[in-house]
Amino acid sequence: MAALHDHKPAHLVSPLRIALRGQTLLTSPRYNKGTAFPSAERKTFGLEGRLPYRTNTLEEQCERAYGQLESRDLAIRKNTFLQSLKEQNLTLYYALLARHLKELTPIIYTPTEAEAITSYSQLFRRSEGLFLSFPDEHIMEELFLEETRGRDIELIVVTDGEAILGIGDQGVGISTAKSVIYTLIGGMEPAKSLPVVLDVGTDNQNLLNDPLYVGWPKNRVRGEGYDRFVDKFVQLVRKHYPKCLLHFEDFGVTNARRILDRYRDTHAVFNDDIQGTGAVTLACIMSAIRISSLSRASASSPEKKKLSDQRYVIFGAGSAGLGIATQLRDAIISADGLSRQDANRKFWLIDRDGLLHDKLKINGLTARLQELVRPVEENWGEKSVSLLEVVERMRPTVLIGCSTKGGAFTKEVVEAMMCGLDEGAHPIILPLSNPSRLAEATPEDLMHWTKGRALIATGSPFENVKVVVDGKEKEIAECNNALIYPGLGFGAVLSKSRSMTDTMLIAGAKRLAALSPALSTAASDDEYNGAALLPDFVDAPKVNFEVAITVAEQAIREGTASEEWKIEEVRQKASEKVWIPVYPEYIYDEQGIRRFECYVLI
Ligand SMILES: NC(=O)C1=CN([C@@H]2O[C@H](COP(=O)(O)OP(=O)(O)OC[C@H]3O[C@@H](n4cnc5c(N)ncnc54)[C@H](O)[C@@H]3O)[C@@H](O)[C@H]2O)C=CC1
Ligand SMILES: CC(=O)C(=O)O
Ligand SMILES: [Mg+2]
Repeated sequence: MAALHDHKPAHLVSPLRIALRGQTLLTSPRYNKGTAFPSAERKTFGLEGRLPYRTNTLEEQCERAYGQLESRDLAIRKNTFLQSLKEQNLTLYYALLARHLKELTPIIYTPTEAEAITSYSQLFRRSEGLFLSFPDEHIMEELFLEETRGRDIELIVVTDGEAILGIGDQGVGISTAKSVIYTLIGGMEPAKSLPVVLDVGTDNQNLLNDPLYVGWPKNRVRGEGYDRFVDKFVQLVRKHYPKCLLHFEDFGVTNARRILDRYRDTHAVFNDDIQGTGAVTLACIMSAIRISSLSRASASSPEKKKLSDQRYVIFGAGSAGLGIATQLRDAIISADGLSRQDANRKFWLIDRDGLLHDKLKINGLTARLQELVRPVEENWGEKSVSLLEVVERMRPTVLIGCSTKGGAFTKEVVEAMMCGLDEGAHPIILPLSNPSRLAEATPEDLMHWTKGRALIATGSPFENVKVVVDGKEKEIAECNNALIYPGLGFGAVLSKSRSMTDTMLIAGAKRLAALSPALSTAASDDEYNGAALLPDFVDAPKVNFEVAITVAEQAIREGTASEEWKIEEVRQKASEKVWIPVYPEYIYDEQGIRRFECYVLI
């Protein structure tokens, strides 16, 4: 694996003191090396005779594990194989993933994770992380301390499972993939991060009817009881780990934004579906605008290079849709100097009941959504307005899907979008819903319908598309928050930032946009050469490392960081903190038997 930097990560600088021996050591995923235990350690830790004779390198172990993985035909079988490897040997698990990053990320993350989550109770073998169930509210602190005792927790990824990907309420059927991606791509030390499920029940009737369902089999707690439960958890984190980053994932649309707004001024909280998706989409659109401004059609109108020159139609006004709109709106205000009201006017948001417009009676609109509702002067009448009607009338330059409605961007919609654009212009189309089957359109169809002109990025990975018109292969970028949240989070953790500010998010998004291949390769051309709008996932660790540095520098600059480093020190500090999957040397800690941290198994 190529080194990211010149400095030795902190966990490899000196040998690790270990108090486990024999079978206990071999069954501890965190410390187990399997056949890679060298003979001296086998002797010291009572492993001779418990392992076959030959010592393997980590490289050899990866080769063997990859062979075993390849013998599984279906993606879901590969997923369960990797899950069981993780339960045996954490270093080998991460080393294997890192060596085959692009191939295996879709196995542990979207799209395959959706299948694994749906079958969570059927596939259940061993739990990971902390489950805080509603009936145990009175002992929440004890459970939390039991799980975290002796650990220096820097990151918590928490979910209540109400809106997992686009597959809805999955109760406790989570995957811990978001935490894995933090380590794999962001370099977070696994022992310092903790996945948490807040089990407040489920409204998924299939799960409630399933005797094998492993969560609390009651309808979701809502209202005051829910808020109290979440608050108790957040206050526990603040009390015991005041500098820990609290990452919220896949909360339902009625809770996600509310919770973020409630805590973001007092603690470092981050909602990935809102802010991570907003940041990656901003980066993607910055890159796409730059490309479209290079095209001949817009060469005579340089003003088209700005975010504020675009008309944005966002289909799906949930956590992601609103997060994208507010992130783009804030970037328009800061980059192009528009007022908040003028910037809000660049967006047309569409949900189940059609366009959000002033005359439509919509219950429970939050203030943030309210300001994005189209004003009465636009004369949409009293009725529900469809995506097609909005596209025909408003002639968007950017069309974004985060609706969970697979296939919603039909040929008719896309052709209507093309009709509204200047001759030769590049429509920017982002079907972001996950998993793949829920994408609002496939890249292949979009390329076909737009005669190869569309600038596309998707939420889940898709194959590149060869365009018949110009014979060029167009690379399809993955506009997934995983391309940026590990760097945003690592940057906040690195600088021990007291909050995750909008300016930190924008700084991270700009850094990501600057690293996009489409920009570096097209900068000198006058035509788009088909390069991807965002960096390839193969480069995700390098890219996120750069994002992390930018975010930490920004935190220091604006005074939210607790670390008092000079800006020039950040890169080296980041290099030292990155965790990489390599076995450290072990020495036996005879006294350690008394020290709790040596027992902690993750
Ligand atoms: N690419 C990425 O990085 C990300 C993608 N997503 C994807 O975006 C989708 C939405 O995620 P969230 O916003 O977190 O969920 P959400 O549940 O908060 O929002 C979904 C919204 O779509 C609306 N909707 C559902 N059916 C619709 C229809 N037929 N027409 C119009 N609107 C409809 C819902 O009313 C809701 O407001 C999911 O598929 C998710 O996987 C979410 C976060 C990040
Ligand atoms: C990527 C992600 O966070 C989602 O689909 O929910
Ligand atoms: Mg999510």
